[in-house]
Amino acid sequence: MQPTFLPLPDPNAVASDAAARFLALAEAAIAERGRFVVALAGGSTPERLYKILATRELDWTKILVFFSDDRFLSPASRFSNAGLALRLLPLNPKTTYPVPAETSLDAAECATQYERELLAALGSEPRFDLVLLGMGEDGHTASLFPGKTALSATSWVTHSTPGVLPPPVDRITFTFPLINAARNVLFLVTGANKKAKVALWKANSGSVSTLPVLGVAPTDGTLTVLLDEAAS
Ligand SMILES: O=C(O)[C@H](O)[C@@H](O)[C@H](O)[C@H](O)COP(=O)(O)O
Repeated sequence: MQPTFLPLPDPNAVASDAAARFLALAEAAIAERGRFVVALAGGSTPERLYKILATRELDWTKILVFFSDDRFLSPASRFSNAGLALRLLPLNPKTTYPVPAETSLDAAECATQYERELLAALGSEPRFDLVLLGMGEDGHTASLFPGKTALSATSWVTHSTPGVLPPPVDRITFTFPLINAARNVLFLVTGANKKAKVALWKANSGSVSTLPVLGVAPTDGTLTVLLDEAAS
């Protein structure tokens, strides 16, 4: 599935568009299957999205919330993606699954444990209704970084090392097989520092190893990339 790139004026427009899509998909999934299974992301654009979603009518008891990646840190950390979502959204604790950093010895164990929780909640062929993602300046997505072994992981969840990105802690991340099984994948990409990689992505130029976003290709789902003007 080739991505649909949608240029929008600015980060606020990206967040508003993403919120409208989130609401529509949630409504449809709850009507059809009784629940909405979503993976949230980290970063600055999701923050705007979460602030909008917090003002909308959503039945969070029917929304299963996972995280497409996170740091091996407690949600209390300001660098935790789960922490950000928990601070901004009225999430239901019973249907929210932060990575279990506090009960794991290291990121590898945390990834294994997270996969176990995910399979227990979603069954042996996990399929997200919506996976939210961002893209880093180096073309990484979730915590799938250029040149790292996590790019070829065949498990549903794995761990990875970001290299020099702050803070320099290990990460837990969805793998391509899990992302690509989703019904819908939605990227939020903003900022001029992303422009060069977006151009390569649009041209489908390079390899997954050098430009990890190229590895996102849902088998039977939609792939939409919302871009602000600076990134597109
Ligand atoms: O930071 C994270 O939690 C994610 O690992 C990462 O993949 C992020 O989505 C991109 O780096 C884009 O982040 P921004 O949208 O903040 O630029």
